[in-house]
Amino acid sequence: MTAPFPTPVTDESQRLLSPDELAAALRDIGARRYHNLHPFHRLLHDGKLNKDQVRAWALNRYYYQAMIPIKDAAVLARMEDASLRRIWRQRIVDHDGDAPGDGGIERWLKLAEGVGFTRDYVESTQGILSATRFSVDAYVHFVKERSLLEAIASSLTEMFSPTIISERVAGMLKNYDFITKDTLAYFDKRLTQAPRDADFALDYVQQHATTPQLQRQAMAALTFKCNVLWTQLDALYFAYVAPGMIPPDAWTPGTGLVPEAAATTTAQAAGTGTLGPHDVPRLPRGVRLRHDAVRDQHVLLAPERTFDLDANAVAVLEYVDGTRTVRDIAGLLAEKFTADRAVIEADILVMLNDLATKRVLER
Ligand SMILES: O=C(O)c1cc(C(=O)O)c2c(n1)C(=O)C(=O)c1cc(C(=O)O)[nH]c1-2
Repeated sequence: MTAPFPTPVTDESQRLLSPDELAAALRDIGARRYHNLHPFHRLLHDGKLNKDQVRAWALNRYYYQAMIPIKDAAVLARMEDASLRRIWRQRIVDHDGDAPGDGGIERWLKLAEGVGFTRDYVESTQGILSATRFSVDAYVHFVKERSLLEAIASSLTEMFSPTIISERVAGMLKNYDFITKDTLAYFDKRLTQAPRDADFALDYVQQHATTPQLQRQAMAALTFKCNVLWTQLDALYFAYVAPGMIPPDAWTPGTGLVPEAAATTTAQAAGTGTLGPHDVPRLPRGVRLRHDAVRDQHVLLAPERTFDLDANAVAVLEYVDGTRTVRDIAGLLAEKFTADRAVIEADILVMLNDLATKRVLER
């Protein structure tokens, strides 16, 4: 099989790197490709997603969590050395627990329940995006088919996860009123498990990637894994942020939820659910666009609250008249600024949904 990513054949890539240089090269891959850089994660952590978009993330990510121990069992099955297996098996215990009700998968189910899903719906995996399934399954296949060195190297994304986890937990707690510390308890343990696992894997890769070719294989494996994570977020963004094209059998807001959560979603659907390109946004009763002459600043004036608006938001809101769809507005802005309508549409959907989350816009 050919390498998934062509590696440039230059003199530099033929050279055997020292263990420290190899570690630096691996870190550099993460610095350029790790999923903390993905726009979906930026929106998630900055509080820019609405509840349904956060739900879509929790639901899809469950599939990743559920498959990790299967992936690790596949890696374990390839290890001929009992001392290696003894260490690796801890990963399976971390996710599966030692008893029912324990372990990482269970904690992820708590997270999904915390945002309103029924456990059965999440465990059924029926609403998961096909692209999520394809990416995660590709990871499992990769560790079965490639060398043990590549399988272990592909787990090295965990070197970068503690930073994103801290950022995510702090951001989500601060920005979403429906997220509690308990809901995010999954991540507490990962903060110690991930560095422990990553240290072991890095040490293994440094010791076993003993030729330039093996070192390149390890780097390609990590690149592949970054792409496994990245494509999952691409799929979420496309389906649930912009253009908001949910594939036929994937989860749609309002389904798979416990009755109380479904009831609030239905109530919100009339007002502030996820806005898509064909929705007609409008300002709710009592919310007005005003120019504050003293500060020379446009604001949205809502009962007991005001929101400062930047020039882009003002340009969009001037077209929000309760008759135009998001797509109409994007078309007008595209003409006005001679820009690509699809790009504008994607941007304004994020902005409008942010305002909807703050309840100063509805459809
Ligand atoms: O929250 C995250 O951003 C994140 C990233 C990663 C990762 O980088 O692969 C893992 C996890 N979480 C995680 O929770 C987890 O159990 C895990 C296992 C693995 C792996 O490749 O074996 N990665 C990750």
